[in-house]
Amino acid sequence: MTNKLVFFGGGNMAEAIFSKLKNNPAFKIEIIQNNNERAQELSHNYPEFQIWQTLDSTLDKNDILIIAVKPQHAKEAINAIKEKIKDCIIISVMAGIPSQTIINWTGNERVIRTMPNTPASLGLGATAIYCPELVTDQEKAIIYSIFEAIGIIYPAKDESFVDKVLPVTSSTVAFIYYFIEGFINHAVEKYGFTATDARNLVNQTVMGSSAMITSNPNIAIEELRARVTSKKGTTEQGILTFETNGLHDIIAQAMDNCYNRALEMAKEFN
Ligand SMILES: NC(=O)C1=CN([C@@H]2O[C@H](COP(=O)(O)OP(=O)(O)OC[C@H]3O[C@@H](n4cnc5c(N)ncnc54)[C@H](O)[C@@H]3O)[C@@H](O)[C@H]2O)C=CC1
Ligand SMILES: O=C(O)[C@@H]1CCC=N1
Repeated sequence: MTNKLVFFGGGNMAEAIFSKLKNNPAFKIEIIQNNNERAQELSHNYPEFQIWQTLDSTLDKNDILIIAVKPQHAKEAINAIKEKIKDCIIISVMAGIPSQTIINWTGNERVIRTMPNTPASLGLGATAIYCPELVTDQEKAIIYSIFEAIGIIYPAKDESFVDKVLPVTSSTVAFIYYFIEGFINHAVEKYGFTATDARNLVNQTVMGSSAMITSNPNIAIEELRARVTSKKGTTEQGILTFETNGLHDIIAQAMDNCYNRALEMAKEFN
C-alpha cells in the first residue's frame, strides 16, 4: 500500500527526510511550501514530487502530514489548514511544541512527536519517536518505516524524551560542527594549513574516530582515548587543558540550556 506523505514546510529538516525517501515506493510525497522561491527550487530539484503553495485538499485517515515549519510559525500555519487535517496522521518534527498543543490547535488526537536530525539526508539520521497509545500497531509500523529509511530510531517511552534528545542528537549536529570549526580555524590561523587541507584533515579524523567507536562496541570510549594518550606524551597535554578548563562542564551547561529552551518554547508558542 502507498501512503500519501505530505510535508508541511519544505525547509532544511523536511528536505533531509524527503531527499532520502524519493525512491521509496511506499510513499507518494507532496510538499507544501509557501515561499515561492523555495517552492521553485524544490520543483526543479524534485520533479517527482508534487509541490503546492497551500494545502488545498482534505487529508484522509491513512494520509500522513509531517509538520516541519518553525515552532514560532506553527500556530498560525496550522490554524490555516486545521479543517483539512482533522482525520489524518500528524507527525511533528518541531522542537519544543508538545503534542497536546498540536491536538488543541487541530482537534486531531493522532499526533506523533519526533525529533530527527539533518544527517538523515545521508541515511545517517537518528530520530526519537513518541507515539501515543491510540496509534495502532499498523500505523506505528508505517511511521517507524519512514524514519528507519533515514537512519536509526529511538522509540521514546514517554514524550519528554523527544525534548531530552535535542542536546543528544538534533542540536548536537551543530555542536559537533562548532567543535570542528575550532580545530580548523586554529590549524589555519596558527599553523598555516590551507583551509581546504585543514577541513579535509580534521573531517577525516572525526570520521575515523567515529568509525573506531562503531567498530569497537565492546571497548569503552575512555579506553579508546587512553590508547591515544601516552604518558607524558603530546595528547595528554591537550586533554589536561580541556580538563583544567572544565570542557565537560561546559558541554553539560550547553546541553541543559538547549533542553531548557525546548521547555521554554512549549510555553512561548502554545
Ligand atoms: N534543522 C534541523 O536540524 C532540525 C529542525 N527540526 C525542526 O524542524 C522544523 C523546521 O526547521 P528547519 O527545516 O530548520 O527550518 P526551515 O526554515 O529551513 O524550514 C521551514 C520551512 O517551512 C516553510 N513554511 C513556513 N510556514 C509555512 C506555511 N504556512 N506553509 C508552507 N510552508 C511554510 C518555510 O518557508 C521554510 O521553508 C522546526 O520546527 C525545527 O524545530 C528538528 C530537528 C532538527
Ligand atoms: O535549533 C533548533 O531549534 C532546531 C531543533 C534541533 C535542531 N535545530
